[in-house]
Amino acid sequence: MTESSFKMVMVRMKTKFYEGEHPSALSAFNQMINVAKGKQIVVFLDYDGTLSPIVSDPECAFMSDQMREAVRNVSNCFPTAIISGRSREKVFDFVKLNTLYYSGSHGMDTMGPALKNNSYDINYQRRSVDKEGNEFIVFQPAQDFLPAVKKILIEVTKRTQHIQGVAIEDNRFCLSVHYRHVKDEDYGRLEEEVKLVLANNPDFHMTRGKKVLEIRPSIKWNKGDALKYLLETLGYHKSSDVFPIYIGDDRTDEDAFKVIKERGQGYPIIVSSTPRDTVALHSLRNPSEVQLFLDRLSRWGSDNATTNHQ
Ligand SMILES: O=P(O)(O)OC[C@H]1O[C@H](O[C@H]2O[C@H](CO)[C@@H](O)[C@H](O)[C@H]2O)[C@H](O)[C@@H](O)[C@@H]1O
Repeated sequence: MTESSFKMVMVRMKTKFYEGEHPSALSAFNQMINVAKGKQIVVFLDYDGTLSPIVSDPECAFMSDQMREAVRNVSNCFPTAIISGRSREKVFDFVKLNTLYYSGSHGMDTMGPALKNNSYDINYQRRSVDKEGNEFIVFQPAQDFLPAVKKILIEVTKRTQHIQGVAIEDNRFCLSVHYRHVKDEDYGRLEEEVKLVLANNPDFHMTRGKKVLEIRPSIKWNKGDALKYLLETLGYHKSSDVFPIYIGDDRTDEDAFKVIKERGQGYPIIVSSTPRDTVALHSLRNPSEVQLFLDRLSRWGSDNATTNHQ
């Protein structure tokens, strides 16, 4: 056997094992939904790589009209939120639906229901009203870091401007340093520059995503915390009958998967076409499969009105 055919056999074996451990949420749909029957489903969605395919220009990560329709239909049946690494405003610009809750900056900027007396720090919450007059609460636990993020944006842009292909994205409470178009031989220099910026700003740390280095404030807050926050403000925090479904493709989504696993109820679903290290229980291969899953979920939701939300 040649080296390349051996590698192919290994990939196939790994894929088979992965699919055994993380069955397709499409094939397992009926079993999944049987477990959720009679419970309040709440849907959480990541954006990039989940609702839109990964593309080379982050500014062009548009979702299709069909996907928008699928998300709209799901949100008409169940409370639905998008939790993204992007800024909240940018995700809204892509999604353009008023029937959802939005959480940006990896959960550090959440616009959720206006529940009075939630257990979170009042100093980081403010009331907001949308164009239709609906009241929300915006929770920004990293608010104190905003001036420093702005300073770091200037510093990191200056330090990396001589490296061809770098694109810096301002995600409000965190920054994305994209290197998809950086030459392999320049990557080391880029990482070095980002690390130097962090050395000057010890209250921040770096995480890694898909061809992106992310600079984030070092507070104990991630997508999993945003999921908990939204469940509480939706009024489901203590309910044993709530059933969160979270669909995401990135490492940062693992924090939300863990929260669902710890709750012991709900489904963490990973979007990946290749085997991945994950705590998710089910898988979908790509955004097209996510759309099929959402379509089935909303069809089931509208046929089973007892679990629907107002
Ligand atoms: O939490 P997410 O909604 O998945 O956001 C994570 C990052 O997604 C975006 O970057 C990724 O998608 C881009 C468009 O497909 C792609 O060009 C890039 O290489 C990927 O890393 C977004 O631009 C980042 O700011 C988000 O943090």
